[in-house]
Amino acid sequence: MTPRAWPTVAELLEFATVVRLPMRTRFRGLTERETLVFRGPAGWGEFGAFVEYDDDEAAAWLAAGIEAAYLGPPVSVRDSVPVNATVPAVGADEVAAILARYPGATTAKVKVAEPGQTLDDDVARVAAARAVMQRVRIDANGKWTPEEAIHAIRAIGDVEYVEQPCATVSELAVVRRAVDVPIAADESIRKAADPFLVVAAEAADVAIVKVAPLGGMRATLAIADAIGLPVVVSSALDSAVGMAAGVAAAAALPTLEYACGLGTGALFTADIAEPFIPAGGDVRPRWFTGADDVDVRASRDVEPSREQWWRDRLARCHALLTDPGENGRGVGGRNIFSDLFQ
Ligand SMILES: O=C(O)CCC(=O)C1=CC=C[C@@H](O)[C@@H]1C(=O)O
Ligand SMILES: [Mg+2]
Repeated sequence: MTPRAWPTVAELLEFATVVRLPMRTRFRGLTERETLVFRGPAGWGEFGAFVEYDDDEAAAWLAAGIEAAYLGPPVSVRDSVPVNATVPAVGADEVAAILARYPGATTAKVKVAEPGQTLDDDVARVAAARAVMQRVRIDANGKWTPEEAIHAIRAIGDVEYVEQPCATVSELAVVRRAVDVPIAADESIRKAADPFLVVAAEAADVAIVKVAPLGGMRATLAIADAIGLPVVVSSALDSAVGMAAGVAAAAALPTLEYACGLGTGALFTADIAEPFIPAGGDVRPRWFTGADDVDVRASRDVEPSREQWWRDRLARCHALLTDPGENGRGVGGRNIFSDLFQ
């Protein structure tokens, strides 16, 4: 690929729009997803770092958006990607209706360890998912102590894997040694300065990889190649634009053993582009290139102050990516694009 010119902040801002997508069910504490999209020569890209992330962390998300809009997707090796249904921390009686939004999916990922809820709530929610799905995996988002995790995993019973039972890599390793079910690392890869620590500590059997926090599709593929664990590509609650990059990365992986967490389009009541809704349990790679492929009318109104907040954040993250500083702080230091940009 001939190197492209690295975009200026003015170029990015010229085509940037902030959108706010309404969610069906509260997820990750959110009832709306605010994010920014822009268009470049290779199509649409998304910059949607969660609002509480600082600039050092958010810069990787901008790198992912720039890659999408200026380089486009990597070469795919498959034309469909199996996805899991994503079950927020709802009551057990709501689970079947949520699963029905993932036609053909045979795996459910069920959120557990929600603050304010009990282990009985988790057991009941997982049982409701098991009644419908062939396989259930659970995600605790690091909320358990090792003791709580070991107790809860035994109470919940057979699952495909447990995603991020505890917060730290060493705690994951403790839990992994104590239980029979596989352990998957999400935050320990997504928020880690060194995503390979989980391997060195023998803390996980599966790696959850997310394109935006890892700095793009190519960075995700490089980590997947180097980490030596089976990977599950998952969304970062992206709009359909960011989801296209997740699906493209999953479609480019040489091997894919597990269903991916790329069905979260079903959590929104409206999206700015044709959503990736599973059919027969799979989503298919698609890329949004045309101006008309994205329709921001699906967004709720965004106040001018929020629009400005995102634009300012984009400019700061762009500066970090462009000039990562003498110690390589931020993602610029990971040299994620090697020679793809001038
Ligand atoms: O993995 C899935 O099924 C969907 C993606 C998903 O669960 C998440 C997306 C974004 C933020 C996270 O809190 C959450 C996760 O922890 O995996
Ligand atoms: Mg997770």
